[in-house]
Amino acid sequence: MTNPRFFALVPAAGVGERSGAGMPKQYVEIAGRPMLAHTLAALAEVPRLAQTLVVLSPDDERFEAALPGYAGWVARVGGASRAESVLGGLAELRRRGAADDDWVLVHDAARCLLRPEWVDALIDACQHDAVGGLLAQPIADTLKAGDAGGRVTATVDRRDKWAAQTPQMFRAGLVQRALAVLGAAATDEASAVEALGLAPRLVRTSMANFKVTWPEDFELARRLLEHK
Ligand SMILES: Nc1ccn([C@@H]2O[C@H](COP(=O)(O)OP(=O)(O)OP(=O)(O)O)[C@@H](O)[C@H]2O)c(=O)n1
Ligand SMILES: C[C@](O)(CO)[C@H](O)COP(=O)(O)O
Repeated sequence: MTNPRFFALVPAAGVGERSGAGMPKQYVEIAGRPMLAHTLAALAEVPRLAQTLVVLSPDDERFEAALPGYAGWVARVGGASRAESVLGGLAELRRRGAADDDWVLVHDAARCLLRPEWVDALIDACQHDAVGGLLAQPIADTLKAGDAGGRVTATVDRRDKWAAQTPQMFRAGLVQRALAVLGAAATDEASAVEALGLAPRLVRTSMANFKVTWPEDFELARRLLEHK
């Protein structure tokens, strides 16, 4: 039997509505280049990754101008939700030869602070695991539930709570089956795998691996990227 390979899959087909950027946030310039270029540069520094597949929207007209000469795999197979974009990317990876047992590391284009050593730590922690796992950060703040009017409805016990990040690393066959079952309701790969009764491994990482989501996040990302 050959050793399983490691593939990265980067969903980059979102519109970035919450960012208020007026364009898909993955193309917003931060510290001199588009957010997506930072993300892909970090993945390119992980020698164990056999290939990285970028998943774009079928309507994307920005990629080639934003990342001229990009030599990795690109597919315009994004869908209406993140889960559908990841499923489109998984099908494309299978078409390009990824086997059931190969590992797929799904990483948000919007987590542009990614560091290669965090990806290596995830692979080291999960490559002999039966299920797979994800980067995550234990919740350090007191956790509140709120209502539509912005008032607290409860204080939630934070002791066993983690904030899920990406990459999330699962076998291609398993994660494809899991996402097909849970569909668009899956906000990450781990939740789809959990719905099959499995327990992904939590691999502790830094809060610096945050997802650029809100308008103010661009400035924070810029500062961190300029002082890497
Ligand atoms: N239909 C979608 C929605 C999201 N994503 C990707 O999934 C990642 C995480 O999603 P999020 O941060 O929510 O991005 P957007 O969906 O673009 O943002 P918003 O929800 O504010 O519109 C991003 O890299 C985004 O491009 C995707 O590939 N396809
Ligand atoms: C996958 C993820 O980044 C883990 O925290 C997150 O669930 C993506 O959520 P979004 O709704 O696409 O912002």
